[in-house]
Amino acid sequence: MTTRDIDENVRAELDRLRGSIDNIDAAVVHMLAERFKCTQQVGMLKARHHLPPADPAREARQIERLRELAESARLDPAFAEKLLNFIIAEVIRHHETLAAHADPEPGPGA
Ligand SMILES: O=C(O)C(=O)C[C@]1(C(=O)O)C=C[C@@H](O)C=C1
Repeated sequence: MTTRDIDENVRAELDRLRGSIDNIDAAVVHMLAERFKCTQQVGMLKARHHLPPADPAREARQIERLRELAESARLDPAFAEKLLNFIIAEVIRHHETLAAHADPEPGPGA
């Protein structure tokens, strides 16, 4: 095997792995987009009914669950927790914006 052959094999392996990484990154973007579509609706519901943007008890349950999932998937639970906190902080920011622009007097059944 020549040096040129090795380089081609390494290049092919790198390209194959990067193809999978690109697919995974695309899936992450699509999943996050779906999650934000749901949280947008939660934010509108909370704003309409004057519920607080953040729910620390719910967050504690989510973090506990995600840490367990991460452990069984051999992902660093601290990383999983940081990622969830990062996403939730953005969601709460969106909720606060929605609450600031919410109709102050929603009609019956709103
Ligand atoms: O479940 C809610 O109440 C939400 O507003 C969604 C969400 C989340 O992104 O998962 C965001 C903020 C809350 O503190 C808890 C959870």
